[in-house]
Amino acid sequence: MSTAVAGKGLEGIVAANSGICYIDGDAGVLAYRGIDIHELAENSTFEETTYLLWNGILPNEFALREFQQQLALARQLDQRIVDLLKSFPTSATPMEVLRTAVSALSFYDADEKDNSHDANVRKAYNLTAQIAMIVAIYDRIRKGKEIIPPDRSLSHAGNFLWMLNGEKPSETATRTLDMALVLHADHELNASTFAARVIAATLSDIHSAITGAIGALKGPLHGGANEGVMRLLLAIDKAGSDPVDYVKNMLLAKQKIMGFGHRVYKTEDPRATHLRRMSEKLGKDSGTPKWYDMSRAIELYINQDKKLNANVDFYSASTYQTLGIDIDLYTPIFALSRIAGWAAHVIEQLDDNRLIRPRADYIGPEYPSPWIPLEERP
Ligand SMILES: CC(=O)SCCNC(=O)CCNC(=O)[C@H](O)C(C)(C)COP(=O)(O)OP(=O)(O)OC[C@H]1O[C@@H](n2cnc3c(N)ncnc32)[C@H](O)[C@@H]1OP(=O)(O)O
Ligand SMILES: O=C([O-])CC(=O)C(=O)O
Repeated sequence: MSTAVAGKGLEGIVAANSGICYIDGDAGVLAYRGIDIHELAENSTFEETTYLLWNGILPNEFALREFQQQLALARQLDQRIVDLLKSFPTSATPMEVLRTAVSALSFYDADEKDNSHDANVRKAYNLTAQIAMIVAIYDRIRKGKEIIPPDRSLSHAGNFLWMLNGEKPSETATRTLDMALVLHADHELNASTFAARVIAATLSDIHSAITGAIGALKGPLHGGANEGVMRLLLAIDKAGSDPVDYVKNMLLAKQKIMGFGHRVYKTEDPRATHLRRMSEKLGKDSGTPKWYDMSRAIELYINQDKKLNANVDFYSASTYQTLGIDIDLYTPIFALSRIAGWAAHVIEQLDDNRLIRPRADYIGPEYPSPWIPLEERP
């Protein structure tokens, strides 16, 4: 082939023009539609951030109210999806369930055959509301608890906690989760978003694109890492080991430490700055600083010894743990935020579409190789 071959994992390859998310990995800068993530984390809600991602500008008061209402009104799940969730084995992980249920949502979407911009915006509202509902409802079903109907007066974060726990969430829990959702909402051409764009570019439907994205997010090198972090903290705790000694041994055994390293950031992931702060504060306020303290000890060691920084997944683990959320819901929570970014990217892709179809540099057996009759093969 005459064209240059991209490095393994497409490192450094620019594969699309996009007006959604800006990252400077050397400076540790992340911005949605030009607005710095630090400002959004401190001042915005998930709803406002989603409006920004989908519309390119911050909403005024009226537009925000209308947007919040529309998202709340979209909190409806066809009974056949609820029945489907009930039919799954309780051993199914919430990410597997989410992947399969989101695929099935397309059966009951009135606009499914319509792949226009406006129809996809409508589907984006529905998917955003439904993903959170699916995660909460499945968790209730697998625990044998009654399903809690949505509360349309609550925010996306507040309603999720309400449907999950069946209790009105505290201000602190709602604000913590809301900020985590703002931080996770988009991240340029990460693996799951790229997967979604590849699927959308074939002119397939948005449900297929989001189903594919969920499958990609589930992997431990991507969104699944937050669950891996908590499992590591629990293993260290159970073994009664010193956290630094434990990870030292893991590194000696050439094992990766979940929640560290990033393809793009060569300095601190700006999202980790907020999650670290949240984890520390929640730990202190709840009288359970253990998970933060262990995380911080590991971080300082890995920073120094491996020159690796914590990514978004590292402190989200101790944050969610302190909020009392089950470990296998951590990656689904990532999804119930990242749907905002996935939808923005699918719609942007379709607004100026071309099939995404790169080439491979062939390294297989020599061409032409002979076809050998069956009876003559060794
Ligand atoms: C939301 C997100 O998706 S954020 C990322 C979540 N994923 C994780 O936290 C999983 C752990 N981290 C990793 O596996 C990687 O850092 C990734 C997948 C995030 C980035 O991968 P890549 O850019 O391909 O980097 P790669 O895996 O090649 O790592 C480069 C070097 O750093 C080392 N390294 C990178 N991350 C880690 C880690 N977490 N622990 C130990 N060593 C690591 C690698 O072993 C490799 O070392 P080598 O050059 O001596 O072989
Ligand atoms: O950008 C990436 O490769 C992974 C990431 O941090 C994200 O998806 O939030």
